[in-house]
Amino acid sequence: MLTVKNLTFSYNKTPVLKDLSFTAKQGENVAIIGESGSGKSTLLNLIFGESDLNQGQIFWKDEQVLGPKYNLVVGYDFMKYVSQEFDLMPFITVEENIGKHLSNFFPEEKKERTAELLEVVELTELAKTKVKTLSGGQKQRVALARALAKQPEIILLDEPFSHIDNFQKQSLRRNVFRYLKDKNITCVVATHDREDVLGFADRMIVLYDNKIVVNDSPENLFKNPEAPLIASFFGEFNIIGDAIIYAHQLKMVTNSELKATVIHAYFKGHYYLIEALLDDDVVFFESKTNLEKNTTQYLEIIR
Ligand SMILES: Nc1ncnc2c1ncn2[C@@H]1O[C@H](COP(=O)(O)OP(=O)(O)OP(=O)(O)O)[C@@H](O)[C@H]1O
Repeated sequence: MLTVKNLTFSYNKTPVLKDLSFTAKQGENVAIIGESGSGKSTLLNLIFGESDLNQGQIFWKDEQVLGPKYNLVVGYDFMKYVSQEFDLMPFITVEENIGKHLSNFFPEEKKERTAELLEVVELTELAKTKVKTLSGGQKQRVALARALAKQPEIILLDEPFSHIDNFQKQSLRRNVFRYLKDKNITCVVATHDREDVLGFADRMIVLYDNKIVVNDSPENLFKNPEAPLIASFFGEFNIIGDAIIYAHQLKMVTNSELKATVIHAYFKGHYYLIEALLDDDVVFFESKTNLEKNTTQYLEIIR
């Protein structure tokens, strides 16, 4: 289990994280979300032991994770970190990068393991290609596979699919998160992308104003978002009265007290997102069909 206890950290005198405490069990997938600059990457760096805490402690099981002040070599065998900088070896091939830290005493095992990981990150066809010639997304996949090569007990992922095109992102994400679950590897993933969270994360930690504001399952947070910051992660929403109402919770009906005037319809694939004026406020709702500007629609809140 990962235990973060009262972690506090500043860059020079600027506080970034204040008194954070949470745990992640073996095999659990914990997503860290928050606005840009809220400290997600900083938190992963600290868990990895790249910087010294101002206060607090981090443990993996019984072992305390210590920063450079106490630890000459950053990092531990049980933990891997895929940061935004992939730090690959450009002049050797994809498979050589992935197998870099695997023992040459067991060549068959090394070969099998590398082949398995090439499949997880869907790079089998580029196994013999030199890394320097790869695209950003391909490099990101090599970095993921390399981090998994020695099967860590815990992996830290910073925006792990940010460079990967949508075409491959869905299957890659399923492969990687399924692999981590199958191998019971704890995963702490910092992300802006709700698709990295929904269906994969066991818990979602939201950072705001240097602190953890919530730590709960994505399902609970989706059903009861509590704050606009949380609702915005899941999709378009409105504040009606004091309540947070997602766009999909506003249903068009033949008559109601909520009378809205259409401003714009955005094509979203299987539906249109409608922007409308309700009294003097802009609201968003969903419609199966395109709606004309300035037409009137009656709305009902469904929960
Ligand atoms: N090396 C550094 N020195 C000084 N300040 C830093 C350093 N790295 C980050 N910061 C600051 O710390 C704060 C948190 O940055 P961090 O990169 O952890 O946020 P983030 O949530 O990961 O952002 P993003 O989602 O944009 O990646 C920001 O205000 C940033 O400017």
